[in-house]
Amino acid sequence: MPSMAPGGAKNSNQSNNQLNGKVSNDDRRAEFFARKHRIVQQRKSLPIASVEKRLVEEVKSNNILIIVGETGSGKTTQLPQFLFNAGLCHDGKVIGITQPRRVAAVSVAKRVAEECGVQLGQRVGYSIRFDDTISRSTRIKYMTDGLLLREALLDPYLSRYSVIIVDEAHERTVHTDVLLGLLKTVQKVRSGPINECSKIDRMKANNGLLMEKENDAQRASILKQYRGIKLSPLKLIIMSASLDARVFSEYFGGARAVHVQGRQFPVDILYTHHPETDYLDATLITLFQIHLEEGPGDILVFLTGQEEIESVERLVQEKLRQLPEDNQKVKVLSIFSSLPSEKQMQVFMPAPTGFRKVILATNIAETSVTIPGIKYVIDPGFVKARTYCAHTGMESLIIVPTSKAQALQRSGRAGREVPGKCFRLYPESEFEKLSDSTIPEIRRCNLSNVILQLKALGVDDIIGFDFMEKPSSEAVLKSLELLVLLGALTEEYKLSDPVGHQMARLPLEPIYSKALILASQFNCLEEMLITVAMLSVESVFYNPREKLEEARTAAKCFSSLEGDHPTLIAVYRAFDEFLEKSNLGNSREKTEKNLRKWQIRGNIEQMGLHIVSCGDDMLQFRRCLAAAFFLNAALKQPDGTYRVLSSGQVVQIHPSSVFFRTKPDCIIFDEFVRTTHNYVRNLSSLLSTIPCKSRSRSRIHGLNLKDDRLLFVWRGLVELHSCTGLRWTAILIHPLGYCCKERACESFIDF
Ligand SMILES: Nc1ncnc2c1ncn2[C@@H]1O[C@H](COP(=O)(O)OP(=O)(O)OP(=O)(O)O)[C@@H](O)[C@H]1O
Repeated sequence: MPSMAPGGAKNSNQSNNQLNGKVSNDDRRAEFFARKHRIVQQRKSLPIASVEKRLVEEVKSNNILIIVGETGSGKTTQLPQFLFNAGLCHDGKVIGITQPRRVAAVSVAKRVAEECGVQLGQRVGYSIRFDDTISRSTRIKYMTDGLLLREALLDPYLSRYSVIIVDEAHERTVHTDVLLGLLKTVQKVRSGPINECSKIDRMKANNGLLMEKENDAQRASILKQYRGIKLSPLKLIIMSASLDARVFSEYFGGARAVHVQGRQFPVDILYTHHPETDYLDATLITLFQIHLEEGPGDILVFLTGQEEIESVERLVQEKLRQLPEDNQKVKVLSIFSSLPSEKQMQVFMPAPTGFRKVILATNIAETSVTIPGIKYVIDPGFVKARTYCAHTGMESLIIVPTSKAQALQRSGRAGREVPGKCFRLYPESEFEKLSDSTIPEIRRCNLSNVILQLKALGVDDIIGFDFMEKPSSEAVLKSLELLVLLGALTEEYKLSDPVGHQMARLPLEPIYSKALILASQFNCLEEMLITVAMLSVESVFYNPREKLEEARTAAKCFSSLEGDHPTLIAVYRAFDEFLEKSNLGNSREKTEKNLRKWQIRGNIEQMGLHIVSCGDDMLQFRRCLAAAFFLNAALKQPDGTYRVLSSGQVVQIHPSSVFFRTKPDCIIFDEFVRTTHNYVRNLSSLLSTIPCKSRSRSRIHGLNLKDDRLLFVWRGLVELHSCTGLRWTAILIHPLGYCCKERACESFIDF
């Protein structure tokens, strides 16, 4: 095995020389060949390299294969190359590798392209939502699991793929779980010669996949797409360093599992003697201990979210300033999901010469990625996990201890280029108490998006779908109910035409898709496009702590009395105008928000919806918001908190909202965040009260009984009835406004 210097040190020289403009062509060429040579040597020394032939044989002789190999053994980067070299891309077929996270798909694709000596987008590329580097010649394609699911809508047999590798399957994201169920069926359908009849019969036998399309135009076009095509068998590979091979093997009918032994470099695991009372404090102490006492090498710290990262960053900078100048050479970088992707990618760049890189990351850097230079990992042992309460329909993020699998993945980010150390900030006895794996996301998230996609794929019986782990029937029913209320499904839970089909085509949460579709009727699609694009990227407001007042004053210039959504539109328009005035029009497409807007716009235009602007008529826009987000309506309580009408949940306005102080009577929100309080974020005020009209009972869709309250949900309307004594009160949310009405209890019967 060749001995290697830490990648960071060598690369740093390179980048600094480049910055100084001192690199001659000869130097550049020499550096290029040296790097190429290093990569070749590095690849040869990976544990997986010695079993290449055996692995290829296993893949050739098994249609489903489970591969477990230690972190850094070379699964993600090498296996697709082995299979490509073994001819598994003949006939122009593609090897697809799914990752749970965008950052992994992008960074690994870049690395593999470099290893293959090709330009990204040629033989090797990636495809993630809103970003794609795929060309006709791409044969090794890294993508997110969610993206492959969307591809299945247009190509249900995934006919362009010869192999699909589901990487990091232990993460059990909801997309991975659904994908596994889908791939199981697709694989059965594709194994053996296929003609149209047998194809349909096979589908009938397998989950009823695609059956719903038998009568519709989409099915006809799908069948046309496959006419005359003989689909070859699909190879399916499930991979991870930390999955329970037995569970996966059982799910795939006793599929073969193989183990790739060994790792390239050892990682020392260190624990604390006692539990830490304040893990952020312990993180800082450990970080500076490493910095001052350990040898060179970059440090990766796992924290739970953006706020925590920003506050630790501030404290690190403060402490650094107190150190002697020689010890101040630390470059602090962060990576979390709402950070713009260019910023995320900065962590993969080498630190300036002589500097130590400290990366503060959420769990998006936990699996798959190799961050060059990392020698030390600090793992406080916590993660922010999604939870879903089917009862209230509210999703939130809470901080919980990691699982053993997550701890293993975190330590595996070290020891990839040189031996490493992982500092777990809890005692070893605590590690033993951790659960082996994380609870699958499908058991703890809102399923409406996934159900909509499954319905669009023709899976009628959601409860009966062959999930690896079934979601709770309460969560399925709640999501079905939401989709019916949004008009995506009929009362019989069939995909509605055209709304359901249109919503399924948009790569967005159903409620956003519905808002866009409605906006074309409210003549404000331009404004809704801006809003949805702005909400689907990181916050446009940057509030560095040291300039908080300045940032607040600047934000006030845009704030609208009508709400956060109109405020976002004002910011976007001002930015657009600024670019126009400064003759930067051409660079406009480059901003991420614009990119999202134009990408969603593309989908919208394909549907034939009219993109019209309501100009400054925000009333029309707010009406449209009310029509789409009616389930997220909340009413002010005497104590200044709000009660969500559809769930009864008590919430508060998030401090980032323009309504934090003014507090209108009735609001529509689009995000529920649980931190120290139950907050709602991104709000608009509802209109003034309107006269209440009586409604016929037949339109009642749902009924909840809660304490003294009766809640009725109509399609697009919410009514809350509180019964006190002999009177009940109804609150009606309608695009025109909201109203309260009191009646005597007896009249309720006739309602
Ligand atoms: N961007 C990179 N820069 C430097 N080395 C890299 C890079 N990507 C991968 N490597 C090298 O290739 C090795 C194998 O990486 P790979 O991602 O294939 O491993 P893996 O088995 O899939 O790990 P994991 O289970 O953690 O995803 C790494 O340990 C590292 O030595």
